[in-house]
Parts: sequence; C-alpha cells; structure tokens
Amino acid sequence: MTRRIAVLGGGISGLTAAWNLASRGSAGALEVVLYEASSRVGGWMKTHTTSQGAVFECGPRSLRVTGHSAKTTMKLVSAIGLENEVLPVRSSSKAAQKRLIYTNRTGPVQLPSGPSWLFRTKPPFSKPLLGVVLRELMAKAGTGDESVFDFFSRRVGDEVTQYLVDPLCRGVYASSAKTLSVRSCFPQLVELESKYGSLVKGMLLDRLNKDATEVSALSQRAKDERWSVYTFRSGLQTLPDTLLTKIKERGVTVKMDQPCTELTFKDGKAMVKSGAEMEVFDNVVSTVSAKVLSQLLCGEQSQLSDDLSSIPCVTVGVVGLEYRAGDILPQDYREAFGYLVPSSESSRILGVVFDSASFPSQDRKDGPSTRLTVMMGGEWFDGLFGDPGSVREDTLSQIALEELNRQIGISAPPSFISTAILRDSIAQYAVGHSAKLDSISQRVSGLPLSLCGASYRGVSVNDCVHYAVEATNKIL
Ligand SMILES: Cc1cc2nc3c(=O)[nH]c(=O)nc-3n(C[C@H](O)[C@H](O)[C@H](O)COP(=O)(O)OP(=O)(O)OC[C@H]3O[C@@H](n4cnc5c(N)ncnc54)[C@H](O)[C@@H]3O)c2cc1C
Ligand SMILES: C=Cc1c2[nH]c(c1C)Cc1[nH]c(c(CCC(=O)O)c1C)Cc1[nH]c(c(C)c1CCC(=O)O)Cc1[nH]c(c(C)c1C=C)C2
Repeated sequence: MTRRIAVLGGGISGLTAAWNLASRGSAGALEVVLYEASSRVGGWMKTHTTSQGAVFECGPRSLRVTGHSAKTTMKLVSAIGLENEVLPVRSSSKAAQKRLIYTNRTGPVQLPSGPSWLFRTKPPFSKPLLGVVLRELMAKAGTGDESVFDFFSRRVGDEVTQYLVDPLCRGVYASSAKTLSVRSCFPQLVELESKYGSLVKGMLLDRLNKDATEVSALSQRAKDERWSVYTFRSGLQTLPDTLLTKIKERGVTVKMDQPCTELTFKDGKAMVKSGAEMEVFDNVVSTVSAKVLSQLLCGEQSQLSDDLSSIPCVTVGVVGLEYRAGDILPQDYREAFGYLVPSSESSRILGVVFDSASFPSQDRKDGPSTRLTVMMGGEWFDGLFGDPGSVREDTLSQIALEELNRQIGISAPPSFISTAILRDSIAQYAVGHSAKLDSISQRVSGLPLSLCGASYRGVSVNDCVHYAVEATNKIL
C-alpha cells in the first residue's frame, strides 16, 4: 500500500526532507506532497543577482565544511549534481583567516590566530592569552544547563568571553552570550568539558578520534584542498532551486502558495488543511518554525502548542551594499571575512561581511567594485529600531551607512543598496531549550508527526540538512 507523507515548508529543510523521502523510498511505496506558503522555495536562502552580475545574498551566504552535518550537505550537493557549481574559500586565504572584531576603542582588530597571541598583549585584550589557556586547563566543570556567557566566563574569564565568544554568538545567532544555552548552541564544547575536563585538552586529544561519517567525493575534495567555507557560483539559492527540480522529477507534488492552515490528528492519521482543502496523510514532516507550527495545531494539542510557541526567533535586518571601487575598505583589512561588534559596545549594527573578499567572482562584471553586507537587529531589533512590522527599509539602510562611516570611515555613496527585514528568521536556543525539546519529543512521540528545521537542533544550513535527513530516515 502507498504511504502518503506531507512535508510542511519548502525551505532547505523541507526540500531536503522531500528529496530524501523521494530518492530513498522504494518506487510506488511513498507519495510525497510538499506544502509551501509562498510563491518561491528556499525560505531564508535567497539570492538576488543584479543586471551587472553582482550576487547579493539576503540570508545565508556560505556553508561550513567542517563537522558531521557539513558532510551530509556535501553528500546532498553531490547527489543532485552540483559539484561543479561549488565555489570554495580555501583555509589559506585571508578571508578565511582574518576575522575581525570592532570595538569603539580599538577600531577593527584581528581575532586571535597563531601562537604569538599566547605571549604578546594585543588589543582588545589586556594580557597575553597564555594565562587564559592555563586557566582553562584548570577550570572546574559546570552542572546543568547554563548560558554561553556563564560557561565561558568560568573557563576562560570575562574578557575573552566578552571579546571573542559573545561576538561569535552575534555572528551566528544574532543574540548575546548571556541569553543563549551553551548545551544547545555549542553541544560539542559541553561534551569536551564533560569528557576531558578541559576544552583545550579535549580539542587536542579529540583530533586523534576519527569521524566515522561516510566521506563523499566532495568532502574528500574539501579536505584535500583545505576549504574553509563554500557557496555556489550563482549564489546559495542554486541549492533549493536544484532540489525543487529534482524532487519534481522524482514525483513529489509541490503545492506552491498553499500554506498549511491547520494540522489535526485522528486514528493514527494526520489531516493537513490548506484553505478550504483537507488531505489525509500517514505521516507529516514539519519543517516550519516552532512558532508557526504551534499556530497550526488546534485545541487537542494545546500543551505541545504551548511548548512550541516558547521557542522564540529574532528579526535580522540585512543591508547589501555595492561600491564602484575595489579599494573602498582600508588596506589593512580589505581581504578579511568581515567584522563583528561585541554586545558590550554601543553600536546599531551586529557586524559586516566583506562579501567581495570571500567570493570576488560574484562581484559585478563591468569593472572594480566592493560588496558588503551589514547585519542589524537580532535580539536588539525592537529596542533599537522599533516594531519590525513598522520599520522602514530605508531607515535601516541609512543607519547602516552611518555606522559604516563612523566605524570604518566609508563615506562614499553606494552604487546599489538592497535592504531586507527578515522577521523571526533566527531561532533562539535560550537556557532551558534542551528541556523544552525533551518535553516536545515526548508529546510528539505518539503522533504521526516528525519535526525538523532550524527551531530545534541547529540553525546552520548544514544542521537543517542533516536533521531533515535524520528525521525522514526514521520514517523510511
Ligand atoms: C541573515 C541570515 C544569515 C544566515 N547566514 C547563514 C550562513 O551564512 N550559513 C548558514 O549555514 N546558515 C545561515 N543562516 C541560517 C539558515 O539560513 C537558516 O537557519 C535556514 O535556511 C533555515 O531553513 P529552514 O528550511 O529550516 O527554514 P526556512 O528557511 O524558514 O523555511 C521554512 C519554509 O516554510 C514556509 N512556510 C511557513 N509557514 C508555512 C505554512 N504554514 N505552510 C507551508 N509552508 C510554510 C516558508 O515560506 C519557508 O519557505 C542565516 C540566516 C539568516 C536569517
Ligand atoms: C552579524 C550577524 C550575522 C552574520 N552571520 C549570521 C549572523 C546572525 C548568521 C550565520 N552565520 C553563520 C551561520 C552558520 C553557523 C554554522 O554553524 O555553520 C549563521 C546562522 C556562519 C558564521 N559566521 C561567522 C562564523 C564564525 C560562522 C560559523 C561558521 C564559520 O566559521 O564560517 C562570523 C560572522 N558572521 C557574520 C559576520 C560579520 C561574521 C564575522 C566577521 C554575519
């Protein structure tokens, strides 16, 4: 008998889920229907190409090659025939090595790299970092879920946490180290602490343990050629666009502009309502955000709905800028990845990506230019700019230009500006997140419902792909 499976959402998680079901399920055994609320696939993955050929990413701009979930993405990239479209950044390049932080006192300075940091005092730090390493080796392990800030202050002290760890939280979760749960945001580090008693010791010893994940030709190439991150020649949207074509070829029904408006369960079946239409399925894979899913469930699942609605998301403002000069950035850090601003600094922006440094081939084709992306808001969006629904895009781009002028002295007018307010775009794994996940998985266990997507176990594209494959493998 044919099993009917609904996938809710056509972002990278939903497309991967549909692809895995359609390519691994035996012929005729599964019927897969994907519901997408909007008129395009990709979700937050969205590329805009100007008429002069410059590529601007509205959401994600590069994918990591290290870690378990990165291998799952590279396997997918190979399986759908995109190997030749990959555009890597090598680890040896300045864009991979030079990541900067900005403080009002120092301006942009390079993040620690290499042994010289151990013995010399370099800004913004007040001492050489050798003392921090020794302290880390001796620090006591913590108990229970704690904030990223508490975990690192205990292990490496407040200064390194403030200038190194907190900016990283802003550059991945758009929020502060004080809000986020270390267990949910950096589970590998908590594991190293509990296994080895020290992160430094753990990182050194763990190198000896081989990752047993099957290595695809692409991840072998990434390893041999020492890639750091990658995108695709025409931008990241190549991935969802290609997945859409491939899932259609494999018989998946894709319902565009058809949001799921209600999800109910009866007698082991799931009923998906979209407007006036209702369809019955044997399983549903939800990849929409926890907040959206909580609104689709009706009265009988009120406790599950409450748990889901307690996983928040923040809004990020993204201002893409192009300048008609190759030397708009100061010489010292022109080739860097970009800079992040710690939460302790007064700044109306989170950080700036120097896109041209990582991917110069995506610059416009008719002469020199520089592409930058200013990221704004996150946890601080409403406090700085007001209600995301009422903020004007040109207000955000004006603030971005003012901060670029104040922070790194760029006063020239850009030749192109693209501004997007991405509402509720980055899930927040606050302290207590893992307890919420336990409660959610208990409540879901009796239902024909699988959950994946950025709300639960990783916000990166790699994690979204990895957990979509894992969730659908369980159904298969
Ligand atoms: C500014 C920004 C920068 C980022 N940078 C990076 C980066 O550099 N590298 C990286 O790895 N990650 C990055 N990320 C994170 C990553 O892009 C996202 O976490 C990931 O794309 C989420 O994918 P998803 O499919 O889980 O969810 P989404 O992209 O949110 O997809 C969900 C889909 O569901 C649809 N939908 C919503 N409601 C319904 C409904 N009722 N019925 C049907 N469909 C519905 C939506 O329209 C959407 O298409 C970034 C994110 C942002 C916002
Ligand atoms: C300033 C805001 C943001 C910038 N990027 C993001 C935000 C909120 C979102 C984001 N960036 C990355 C990821 C995926 C994480 C992963 O595990 O793969 C997400 C959700 C990638 C990333 N960006 C930075 C780091 C250190 C990472 C981790 C992976 C990697 O090493 O490449 C740093 C960084 N992000 C931004 C800037 C300006 C910046 C550093 C200079 C923008």
